[in-house]
Amino acid sequence: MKGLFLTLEGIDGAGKSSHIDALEALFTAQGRQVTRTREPGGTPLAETLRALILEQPMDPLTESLLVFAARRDHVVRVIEPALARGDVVLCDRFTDATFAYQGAGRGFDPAVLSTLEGWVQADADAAARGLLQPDITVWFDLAPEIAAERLAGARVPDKFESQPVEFFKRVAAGYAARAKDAPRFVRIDADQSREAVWQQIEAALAERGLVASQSGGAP
Ligand SMILES: Nc1ncnc2c1ncn2[C@@H]1O[C@H](COP(=O)(O)OP(=O)(O)O)[C@@H](O)[C@H]1O
Ligand SMILES: Cc1cn([C@H]2C[C@H](O)[C@@H](COP(=O)(O)OP(=O)(O)O)O2)c(=O)[nH]c1=O
Repeated sequence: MKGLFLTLEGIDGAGKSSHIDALEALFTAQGRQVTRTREPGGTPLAETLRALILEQPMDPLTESLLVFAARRDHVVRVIEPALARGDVVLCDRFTDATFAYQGAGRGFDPAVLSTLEGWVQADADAAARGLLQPDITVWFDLAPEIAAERLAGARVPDKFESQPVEFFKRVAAGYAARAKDAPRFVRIDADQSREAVWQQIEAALAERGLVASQSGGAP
């Protein structure tokens, strides 16, 4: 069976993590092997880099280089082998987050990010197959003010989560701009109950023939 690369995106507090268990269960119930992973992270080296990225202040080029270094290790060691086995790869964030956070949020040059993307997501067959990209990106769209309310008191904020709401407005605009150009994006209106958010996700996957309809329960 052909592998499926599914990514989850959105600003912090939009509700991604709350739906990963249910997504895994949904694909498992269809008989699929699921590799569940996240960025930055997903390998021992990339998790080490994650801690630096989320805890240390650094300039945006350093941050972008570390994010893409972590991504390269993750792509080579985890994502590509899982897709080659035919797994569903459920990845909490990928390169869209870099364009949204480092690009739109921190104002870093998107042309440099595109160059890094070209290096990191290419393999020996890239000329024939193109760059590795998600097959589908579930984008949780939520107003930054509401996301901040949901996060308040929910967990200790990391370097990004403690940014002001203006930062997240730029990040949200960055996601919206990327979604506009990419049919792989599925926009989820995240300003709804968990049940209603889950129904949107399930309907979008069923519409694309990725799962049978009405097959899973709400998280
Ligand atoms: N639909 C929802 N309505 C209200 N609160 C939600 C909803 N979805 C998630 N939450 C809560 O909002 C907070 C952030 O959700 P989370 O899934 O951790 O977001 P993310 O992974 O996108 O940062 C958590 O406390 C979670 O319980
Ligand atoms: C993948 C990626 C994440 N990030 C940021 C977004 C998030 O604030 C943070 C970690 O994401 P996430 O795993 O969603 O955080 P949490 O575990 O707290 O839910 O890293 C970037 O800035 N650039 C990137 O390329």
